[in-house]
Amino acid sequence: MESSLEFSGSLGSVSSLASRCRTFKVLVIGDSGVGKTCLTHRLCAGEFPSRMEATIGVDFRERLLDVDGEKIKLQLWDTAGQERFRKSMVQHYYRNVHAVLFVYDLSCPSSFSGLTSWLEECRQNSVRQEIPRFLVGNKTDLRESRRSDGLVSQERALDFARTHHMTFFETSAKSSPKHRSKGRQPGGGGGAPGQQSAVEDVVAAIGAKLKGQKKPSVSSPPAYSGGATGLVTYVKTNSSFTCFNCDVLCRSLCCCFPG
Ligand SMILES: Nc1nc2c(ncn2[C@@H]2O[C@H](COP(=O)(O)OP(=O)(O)OP(=O)(O)O)[C@@H](O)[C@H]2O)c(=O)[nH]1
Repeated sequence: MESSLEFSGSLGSVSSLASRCRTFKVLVIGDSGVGKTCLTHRLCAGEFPSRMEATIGVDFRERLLDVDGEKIKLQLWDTAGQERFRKSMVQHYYRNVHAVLFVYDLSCPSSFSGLTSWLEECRQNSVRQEIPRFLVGNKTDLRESRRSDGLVSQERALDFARTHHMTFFETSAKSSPKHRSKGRQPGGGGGAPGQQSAVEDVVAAIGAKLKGQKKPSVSSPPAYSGGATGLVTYVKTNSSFTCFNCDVLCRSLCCCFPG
């Protein structure tokens, strides 16, 4: 599959493509420190970031993909794992979501146990069963240097993925795998045990799954509808604003942006 890389900052080219390609909102959730920011950065910018800070609220990255000749845009919502940085905005993260990426750190079993509370948050925010779910065990590069009893086994994770109808991957945001697997579909299939995936395989699987979906709602921002009372909500993140009137990445280009 041919694909193109797009930095989240290059809005000029993204906005010119917005009218031509379908946009899918992909929510990335998981405990703090599992590598959500590194993973989304690698997925969108093609590299492991050199410096990391905890995400405050939500940050956005975009990736343009060519799936069987159709251009689609993945809008990755990298949410804060720390409760104190999520607060009351959580319900907005889940609005109009097209796919959910659950991330855990395979060298940190508590982050795997924590997946049940992320599932519960999805349930509370009415994420429907038909919304595609992906399970990503990150930091496979640490597998060789750690004792196996301190790691989340692939079997255990695969079992969880099957139970919750998720496509399962093990990958590393930091380094590329020696032996690649294309992920495991819910109910089995996929690569041989012990193999891991490249982050490219994860993004390709998300794109392929979403392409088959009906037209999403966020191909371009709708006109302002907040009214004089100013119902538009903005969230300041590390680098951007999100307008919950449009429910799309908009920053200062947004038709709703004040001033
Ligand atoms: N070895 C290794 N370290 C990683 C990998 N991915 C992320 N890290 C490290 O894990 C730490 C946390 O990464 P983040 O991407 O900030 O984690 P996060 O899930 O976004 O954390 P919050 O923003 O607090 O929710 C950083 O020190 C990263 O360098 C990986 O694949 N391998």
